[in-house]
Amino acid sequence: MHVHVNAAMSVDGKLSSRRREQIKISGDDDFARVDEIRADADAVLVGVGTVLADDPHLTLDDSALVSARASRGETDHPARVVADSRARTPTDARTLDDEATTYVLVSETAPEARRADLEASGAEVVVAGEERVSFLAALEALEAHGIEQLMVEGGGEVIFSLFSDGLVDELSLYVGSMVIGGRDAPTLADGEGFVADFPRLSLRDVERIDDGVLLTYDC
Ligand SMILES: NC(=O)C1=CN([C@@H]2O[C@H](COP(=O)(O)OP(=O)(O)OC[C@H]3O[C@@H](n4cnc5c(N)ncnc54)[C@H](OP(=O)(O)O)[C@@H]3O)[C@@H](O)[C@H]2O)C=CC1
Ligand SMILES: Nc1c(N[C@@H]2O[C@H](COP(=O)(O)O)[C@@H](O)[C@H]2O)[nH]c(=O)[nH]c1=O
Repeated sequence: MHVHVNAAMSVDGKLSSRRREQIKISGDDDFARVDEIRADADAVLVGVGTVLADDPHLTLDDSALVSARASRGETDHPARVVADSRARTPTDARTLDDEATTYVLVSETAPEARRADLEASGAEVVVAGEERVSFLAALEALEAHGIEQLMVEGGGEVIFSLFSDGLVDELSLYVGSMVIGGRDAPTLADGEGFVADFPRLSLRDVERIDDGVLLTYDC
Protein backbone atom coordinates (compact mmCIF):
# COMPACT_ATOMS: atom_id res chain seq x y z
CA MET A 1 0.00 0.00 0.00
CA HIS A 2 1.14 3.54 -0.75
CA VAL A 3 0.53 5.98 2.12
CA HIS A 4 0.41 9.69 1.26
CA VAL A 5 0.12 12.12 4.18
CA ASN A 6 -1.18 15.61 3.35
CA ALA A 7 -1.50 18.41 5.86
CA ALA A 8 -1.53 22.18 6.08
CA MET A 9 0.34 23.98 8.84
CA SER A 10 1.17 27.52 9.89
CA VAL A 11 4.75 28.82 9.64
CA ASP A 12 5.16 27.78 13.29
CA GLY A 13 4.13 24.19 12.54
CA LYS A 14 0.58 24.17 13.93
CA LEU A 15 -2.30 22.29 12.32
CA SER A 16 -4.90 24.30 14.24
CA SER A 17 -5.20 26.48 17.34
CA ARG A 18 -5.11 25.47 20.98
CA ARG A 19 -8.92 25.36 20.81
CA ARG A 20 -8.52 22.53 18.28
CA GLU A 21 -10.95 24.22 15.92
CA GLN A 22 -10.52 23.80 12.18
CA ILE A 23 -8.56 26.70 10.68
CA LYS A 24 -8.42 27.54 6.98
CA ILE A 25 -4.68 27.47 6.38
CA SER A 26 -4.84 26.55 2.68
CA GLY A 27 -6.07 28.97 0.04
CA ASP A 28 -8.47 28.02 -2.79
CA ASP A 29 -5.77 26.66 -5.11
CA ASP A 30 -4.30 24.53 -2.36
CA PHE A 31 -7.71 23.11 -1.40
CA ALA A 32 -8.17 22.21 -5.09
CA ARG A 33 -4.83 20.38 -4.98
CA VAL A 34 -5.96 18.49 -1.84
CA ASP A 35 -9.17 17.50 -3.65
CA GLU A 36 -7.07 16.03 -6.48
CA ILE A 37 -5.06 13.89 -4.07
CA ARG A 38 -8.34 12.67 -2.57
CA ALA A 39 -9.63 11.85 -6.06
CA ASP A 40 -6.55 9.72 -6.78
CA ALA A 41 -6.87 7.80 -3.51
CA ASP A 42 -8.80 4.62 -2.77
CA ALA A 43 -9.42 5.88 0.77
CA VAL A 44 -8.88 8.95 2.97
CA LEU A 45 -7.96 8.41 6.63
CA VAL A 46 -8.24 10.69 9.68
CA GLY A 47 -8.06 10.10 13.42
CA VAL A 48 -11.10 10.35 15.67
CA GLY A 49 -9.57 13.55 17.11
CA THR A 50 -10.10 15.20 13.73
CA VAL A 51 -13.63 13.79 13.45
CA LEU A 52 -14.53 15.19 16.89
CA ALA A 53 -12.86 18.56 16.20
CA ASP A 54 -13.78 19.20 12.55
CA ASP A 55 -16.62 16.80 11.67
CA PRO A 56 -15.08 16.46 8.17
CA HIS A 57 -16.99 15.03 5.22
CA LEU A 58 -13.89 13.77 3.36
CA THR A 59 -15.61 13.60 -0.04
CA LEU A 60 -14.72 15.37 -3.29
CA ASP A 61 -15.95 18.94 -3.72
CA ASP A 62 -15.24 19.19 -7.45
CA SER A 63 -17.87 17.41 -9.58
CA ALA A 64 -15.35 17.08 -12.45
CA LEU A 65 -13.21 14.90 -10.18
CA VAL A 66 -16.27 12.78 -9.34
CA SER A 67 -17.00 12.31 -13.07
CA ALA A 68 -13.38 11.42 -13.77
CA ARG A 69 -13.52 8.70 -11.11
CA ALA A 70 -16.79 7.40 -12.54
CA SER A 71 -15.26 7.20 -16.01
CA ARG A 72 -12.43 5.12 -14.56
CA GLY A 73 -15.05 2.74 -13.15
CA GLU A 74 -14.41 3.90 -9.58
CA THR A 75 -16.86 4.91 -6.87
CA ASP A 76 -17.80 8.63 -6.88
CA HIS A 77 -15.70 9.28 -3.78
CA PRO A 78 -12.82 7.43 -2.14
CA ALA A 79 -13.70 5.40 0.94
CA ARG A 80 -13.29 7.12 4.31
CA VAL A 81 -11.38 5.64 7.23
CA VAL A 82 -11.43 6.75 10.88
CA ALA A 83 -8.83 5.49 13.40
CA ASP A 84 -10.95 5.24 16.53
CA SER A 85 -9.69 2.69 19.11
CA ARG A 86 -12.67 3.05 21.45
CA ALA A 87 -15.37 3.62 18.81
CA ARG A 88 -16.06 7.22 19.88
CA THR A 89 -17.13 8.44 16.44
CA PRO A 90 -20.58 10.09 16.86
CA THR A 91 -23.26 8.24 14.91
CA ASP A 92 -24.31 11.53 13.30
CA ALA A 93 -20.77 12.35 12.11
CA ARG A 94 -20.74 13.63 8.53
CA THR A 95 -18.15 11.02 7.65
CA LEU A 96 -20.71 8.26 8.30
CA ASP A 97 -23.23 9.52 5.77
CA ASP A 98 -24.08 7.35 2.78
CA GLU A 99 -22.06 9.27 0.16
CA ALA A 100 -19.10 6.90 0.49
CA THR A 101 -18.07 3.72 2.27
CA THR A 102 -16.63 4.38 5.73
CA TYR A 103 -14.37 2.03 7.64
CA VAL A 104 -13.97 2.68 11.37
CA LEU A 105 -10.76 1.11 12.69
CA VAL A 106 -11.24 0.10 16.33
CA SER A 107 -9.21 -1.87 18.88
CA GLU A 108 -10.34 -4.83 20.94
CA THR A 109 -11.19 -2.40 23.78
CA ALA A 110 -14.03 -0.79 21.80
CA PRO A 111 -17.33 -1.44 23.61
CA GLU A 112 -19.50 -3.91 21.71
CA ALA A 113 -22.54 -1.60 21.93
CA ARG A 114 -20.62 1.28 20.32
CA ARG A 115 -19.40 -1.00 17.53
CA ALA A 116 -23.01 -2.07 16.91
CA ASP A 117 -24.15 1.59 16.86
CA LEU A 118 -21.52 2.42 14.24
CA GLU A 119 -22.49 -0.57 12.12
CA ALA A 120 -26.16 0.42 12.38
CA SER A 121 -25.09 3.87 11.10
CA GLY A 122 -23.59 2.28 8.00
CA ALA A 123 -19.93 1.97 8.99
CA GLU A 124 -17.79 -1.08 8.36
CA VAL A 125 -16.02 -1.73 11.65
CA VAL A 126 -12.52 -3.24 11.40
CA VAL A 127 -10.84 -4.52 14.58
CA ALA A 128 -7.06 -4.06 14.52
CA GLY A 129 -4.98 -3.85 17.70
CA GLU A 130 -5.48 -4.59 21.39
CA GLU A 131 -5.53 -1.28 23.30
CA ARG A 132 -5.06 1.12 20.42
CA VAL A 133 -5.48 0.75 16.68
CA SER A 134 -2.42 -0.98 15.22
CA PHE A 135 -1.79 0.70 11.88
CA LEU A 136 0.35 -2.21 10.71
CA ALA A 137 -2.61 -4.59 11.15
CA ALA A 138 -5.20 -2.04 10.03
CA LEU A 139 -3.49 -1.21 6.75
CA GLU A 140 -3.22 -4.92 5.97
CA ALA A 141 -6.97 -5.26 6.59
CA LEU A 142 -7.69 -2.27 4.34
CA GLU A 143 -5.53 -3.80 1.62
CA ALA A 144 -7.73 -6.89 1.78
CA HIS A 145 -10.63 -4.51 0.93
CA GLY A 146 -8.76 -3.39 -2.20
CA ILE A 147 -7.28 -0.18 -0.80
CA GLU A 148 -3.86 0.38 -2.40
CA GLN A 149 -3.59 4.19 -2.35
CA LEU A 150 -4.25 5.64 1.10
CA MET A 151 -4.36 9.39 1.71
CA VAL A 152 -3.99 10.52 5.33
CA GLU A 153 -5.31 13.96 6.28
CA GLY A 154 -4.32 13.99 9.95
CA GLY A 155 -4.29 14.93 12.64
CA GLY A 156 -1.00 15.16 14.45
CA GLU A 157 -1.46 12.11 16.69
CA VAL A 158 -2.20 9.80 13.79
CA ILE A 159 0.56 11.25 11.61
CA PHE A 160 3.12 10.70 14.40
CA SER A 161 2.06 7.05 14.79
CA LEU A 162 2.33 6.42 11.06
CA PHE A 163 5.86 7.87 11.01
CA SER A 164 6.71 5.88 14.12
CA ASP A 165 5.55 2.66 12.42
CA GLY A 166 7.56 3.54 9.28
CA LEU A 167 4.41 3.51 7.16
CA VAL A 168 4.56 6.91 5.42
CA ASP A 169 5.70 6.86 1.76
CA GLU A 170 5.00 10.46 0.77
CA LEU A 171 4.30 13.74 2.58
CA SER A 172 2.83 16.88 1.06
CA LEU A 173 2.89 19.76 3.47
CA TYR A 174 1.38 23.15 2.76
CA VAL A 175 2.90 25.94 4.85
CA GLY A 176 0.42 28.82 5.04
CA SER A 177 1.77 32.29 5.73
CA MET A 178 0.30 32.72 9.20
CA VAL A 179 1.31 32.24 12.83
CA ILE A 180 -1.02 30.28 15.11
CA GLY A 181 1.16 29.71 18.17
CA GLY A 182 0.30 27.96 21.41
CA ARG A 183 2.32 25.22 23.10
CA ASP A 184 -0.76 23.03 23.22
CA ALA A 185 -1.87 23.57 19.64
CA PRO A 186 -1.68 20.42 17.44
CA THR A 187 1.43 20.11 15.28
CA LEU A 188 2.24 17.93 12.28
CA ALA A 189 3.56 15.09 14.46
CA ASP A 190 2.42 15.01 18.08
CA GLY A 191 2.24 11.71 19.99
CA GLU A 192 5.19 11.08 22.31
CA GLY A 193 7.74 12.48 19.88
CA PHE A 194 11.03 10.92 18.85
CA VAL A 195 14.19 11.15 20.97
CA ALA A 196 16.41 9.21 18.55
CA ASP A 197 16.15 7.64 15.10
CA PHE A 198 14.32 10.70 13.80
CA PRO A 199 12.68 9.92 10.47
CA ARG A 200 14.68 11.68 7.74
CA LEU A 201 12.78 12.73 4.64
CA SER A 202 13.96 13.44 1.13
CA LEU A 203 12.77 16.79 -0.25
CA ARG A 204 11.35 16.22 -3.74
CA ASP A 205 9.79 19.55 -4.62
CA VAL A 206 9.06 23.10 -3.48
CA GLU A 207 6.23 25.09 -5.05
CA ARG A 208 4.53 28.41 -4.32
CA ILE A 209 0.71 28.07 -4.08
CA ASP A 210 -1.69 30.82 -3.03
CA ASP A 211 0.22 32.82 -0.42
CA GLY A 212 2.16 29.82 0.88
CA VAL A 213 4.58 27.03 0.02
CA LEU A 214 3.96 23.39 -0.81
CA LEU A 215 6.75 21.05 0.27
CA THR A 216 6.73 17.51 -1.10
CA TYR A 217 8.84 14.76 0.45
CA ASP A 218 9.59 11.11 -0.22
CA CYS A 219 9.71 9.33 3.13
N1 LIG B 1 -4.37 21.61 9.03
C1 LIG B 1 -4.57 20.35 8.71
O1 LIG B 1 -4.15 19.90 7.62
C2 LIG B 1 -5.31 19.45 9.63
C3 LIG B 1 -5.65 19.88 10.89
N2 LIG B 1 -6.27 19.03 11.77
C4 LIG B 1 -6.50 19.50 13.14
O2 LIG B 1 -5.86 18.60 14.04
C5 LIG B 1 -6.62 18.50 15.25
C6 LIG B 1 -6.89 17.05 15.54
O3 LIG B 1 -5.69 16.38 15.64
P1 LIG B 1 -5.42 15.31 16.79
O4 LIG B 1 -6.07 15.77 18.05
O5 LIG B 1 -3.98 15.03 16.78
O6 LIG B 1 -6.28 14.10 16.32
P2 LIG B 1 -6.12 12.89 15.29
O7 LIG B 1 -7.04 13.14 14.17
O8 LIG B 1 -4.70 12.56 15.00
O9 LIG B 1 -6.78 11.74 16.16
C7 LIG B 1 -6.11 11.29 17.31
C8 LIG B 1 -6.85 10.13 17.89
O10 LIG B 1 -6.82 9.03 17.00
C9 LIG B 1 -6.99 7.86 17.75
N3 LIG B 1 -6.05 6.82 17.35
C10 LIG B 1 -6.39 5.53 17.12
N4 LIG B 1 -5.32 4.81 16.87
C11 LIG B 1 -4.26 5.63 16.94
C12 LIG B 1 -2.87 5.42 16.80
N5 LIG B 1 -2.35 4.21 16.52
N6 LIG B 1 -2.06 6.47 16.96
C13 LIG B 1 -2.55 7.70 17.23
N7 LIG B 1 -3.86 7.96 17.40
C14 LIG B 1 -4.72 6.92 17.25
C15 LIG B 1 -6.69 8.23 19.21
O11 LIG B 1 -7.89 8.19 19.96
P3 LIG B 1 -8.31 6.76 20.57
O12 LIG B 1 -7.15 6.28 21.42
O13 LIG B 1 -9.54 7.02 21.32
O14 LIG B 1 -8.50 5.91 19.40
C16 LIG B 1 -6.19 9.65 19.15
O15 LIG B 1 -6.55 10.42 20.25
C17 LIG B 1 -7.87 19.31 15.04
O16 LIG B 1 -7.69 20.55 15.68
C18 LIG B 1 -7.96 19.49 13.53
O17 LIG B 1 -8.57 20.71 13.19
C19 LIG B 1 -6.57 17.75 11.43
C20 LIG B 1 -6.27 17.29 10.16
C21 LIG B 1 -5.61 18.09 9.19
N1 LIG C 1 -7.74 23.12 7.52
C1 LIG C 1 -7.13 22.51 6.47
C2 LIG C 1 -7.27 21.13 6.24
N2 LIG C 1 -8.02 20.38 7.07
C3 LIG C 1 -8.41 19.00 6.72
O1 LIG C 1 -9.56 19.02 5.89
C4 LIG C 1 -10.61 18.26 6.52
C5 LIG C 1 -11.97 18.83 6.16
O2 LIG C 1 -12.48 18.08 5.13
P1 LIG C 1 -13.92 18.39 4.47
O3 LIG C 1 -14.93 18.46 5.56
O4 LIG C 1 -14.14 17.25 3.54
O5 LIG C 1 -13.78 19.69 3.75
C6 LIG C 1 -10.28 18.40 7.99
O6 LIG C 1 -10.86 17.44 8.77
C7 LIG C 1 -8.79 18.27 7.98
O7 LIG C 1 -8.39 16.92 7.87
N3 LIG C 1 -6.63 20.57 5.18
C8 LIG C 1 -5.87 21.33 4.31
O8 LIG C 1 -5.28 20.79 3.38
N4 LIG C 1 -5.79 22.66 4.51
C9 LIG C 1 -6.35 23.30 5.56
O9 LIG C 1 -6.19 24.51 5.68
